[in-house]
Amino acid sequence: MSNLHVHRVQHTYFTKESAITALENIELTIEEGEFVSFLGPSGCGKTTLLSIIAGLLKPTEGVVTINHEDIHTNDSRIGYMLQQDYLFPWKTIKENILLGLKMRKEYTKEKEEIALRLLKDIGLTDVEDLYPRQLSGGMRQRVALVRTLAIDPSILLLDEPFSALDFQTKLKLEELVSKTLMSLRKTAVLVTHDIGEAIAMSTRIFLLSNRPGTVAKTFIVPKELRSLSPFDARQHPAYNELFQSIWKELDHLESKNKN
Ligand SMILES: Nc1ncnc2c1ncn2[C@@H]1O[C@H](COP(=O)(O)OP(=O)(O)OP(=O)(O)O)[C@@H](O)[C@H]1O
Repeated sequence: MSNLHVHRVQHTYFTKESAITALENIELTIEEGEFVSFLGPSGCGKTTLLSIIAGLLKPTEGVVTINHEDIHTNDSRIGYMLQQDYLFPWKTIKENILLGLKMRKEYTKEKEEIALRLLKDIGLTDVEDLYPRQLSGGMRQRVALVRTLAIDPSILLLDEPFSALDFQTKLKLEELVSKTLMSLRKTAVLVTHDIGEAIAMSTRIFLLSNRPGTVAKTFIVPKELRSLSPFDARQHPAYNELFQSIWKELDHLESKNKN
């Protein structure tokens, strides 16, 4: 069984004037096919942790492994999706989604067909020859998802990918993305400020403490919510119960931050 293991990770940013410890003693395991979220007060180190898992930042201490093998820079087992879509405006949608494969010299006709089929499955038809400026924000984020999935990573890291979208588009994309990742059996790690989004999309939620961030609490999302769409999950009593528990913990952490 393949899993992602974050072992005793600590990270300090050293600047000329100071040393800022962003993370301390992070220890967690994410099983294959799980969808987990990181929630926590502003500045608690969520993005730092995601960058370390992505192999973009080397932790001051500790290791991250997938299937007991250390991760490395540009690790093809990991895909990264950000708040901004970073599509190249001068390239067509098709060129954009095939770019990662070509840069990694992993392009094949078969992989192109899979990527184009994924584009259709995610509700984008007849867009291959268009340019990013011709699409809406929600459509561009779907293209960014397909570009990330085209390299067939086993783990997908999502750093607030829906935060720039309007509420309705966001709910629709939450549903599309979670359905797509579930059907492809991908493991996903989401960083978000939105408790509702974390509950509607995850199997487990890690709440990080104030900086230096460490895992303050882990919440398991009840099974009955997992089979529902993000919209329907929000109507379920179990959703409200979990929302309130997380809200209380977060409020407690944030009030400690101000004192
Ligand atoms: N390159 C850097 N150099 C110095 N300090 C940094 C750097 N990047 C982040 N930090 C600091 O590390 C801490 C954690 O930052 P990080 O962006 O990981 O938090 P976050 O939880 O993602 O924040 P937010 O919720 O506001 O997006 C913050 O105090 C931040 O100021």
